Amino acid sequence: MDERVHAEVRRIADEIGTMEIRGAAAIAEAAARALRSQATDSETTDPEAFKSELRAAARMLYETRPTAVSLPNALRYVLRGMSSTTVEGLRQDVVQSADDFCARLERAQADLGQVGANRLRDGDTIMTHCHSTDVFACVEAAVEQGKHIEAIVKETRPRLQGHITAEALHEMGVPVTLIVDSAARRYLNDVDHVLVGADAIAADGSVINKIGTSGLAVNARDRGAPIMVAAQTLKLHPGTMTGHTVDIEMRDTEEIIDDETLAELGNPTVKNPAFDVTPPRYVDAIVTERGQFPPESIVILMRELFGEGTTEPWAEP
Ligand SMILES: O=P(O)(O)OC[C@H]1O[C@H](OP(=O)(O)O)[C@H](O)[C@@H]1O
Repeated sequence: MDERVHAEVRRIADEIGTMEIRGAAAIAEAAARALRSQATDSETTDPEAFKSELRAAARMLYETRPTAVSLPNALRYVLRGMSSTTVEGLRQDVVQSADDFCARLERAQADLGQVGANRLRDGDTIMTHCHSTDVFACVEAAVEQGKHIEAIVKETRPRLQGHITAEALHEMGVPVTLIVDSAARRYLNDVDHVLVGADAIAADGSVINKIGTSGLAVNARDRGAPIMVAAQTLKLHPGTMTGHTVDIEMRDTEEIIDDETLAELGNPTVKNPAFDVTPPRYVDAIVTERGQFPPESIVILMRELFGEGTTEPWAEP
């Protein structure tokens, strides 16, 4: 363990790893705040040592979960703000960029919500998977526009984030029907939009989201229900512009089955991928705070935002 890393950063890294803090946007915000704590509480008087501490903290956060690109995008945003030559100046830089980042995130989600809401009509029923705050922003804005929206919510095995979604939509005044994941196809005939979030969007318009999204999208296409992905630009994966692929996180099999039951079954191999990839041909629209895009043209927005690529400022020079 790197002793230079602040206890608060270690706590947040731990909570991201165990998914007490989860959801791509929430992870990014927590990581930015963690770097802020590292900066405000640093006791070093040497600017180079200060920067090195921040990089070490960022690396620890970066290594918690591999798929949601919002995490490295957040770390990059905050670390790139360090331009001063004194420790006090650097501290202010980090505080300022972490605060900017969190404010931008909140604004982006609100703006994205307006765009997504415009796609929803009064009386529409959506089907959703997992728990996404970007999806909530769209539904909430539609409800605020006076539209009546109903939702079919997939429970989302193995961690049942569908329960969080059901409760939050209910609190918004949206009538909810909760179904097991395998019942999705049966109810797609009653659905006007499939509306899901994203952990990463690749340059070719592929959507990386909670495991089960790609099957839902294929079934929705077959049933003629449009598939809308709510993803603020924080979810765009700059590395995919230069040929990198997105790592799919494999989680502990205990999320699916306990050891005792596993032994009773003769110890079969168990796989627990947290995410899957939905090819762009199954996606109708990616809704961002910069407007809605057909998946094939998202790369244009990525080039505008990231140029031709990015570096990893948490790596030691
Ligand atoms: O940023 P927001 O829209 O809140 O969430 C986006 C995505 O993050 C979640 O991942 P996990 O539950 O952390 O594995 C889900 O896959 C969800 O669709």
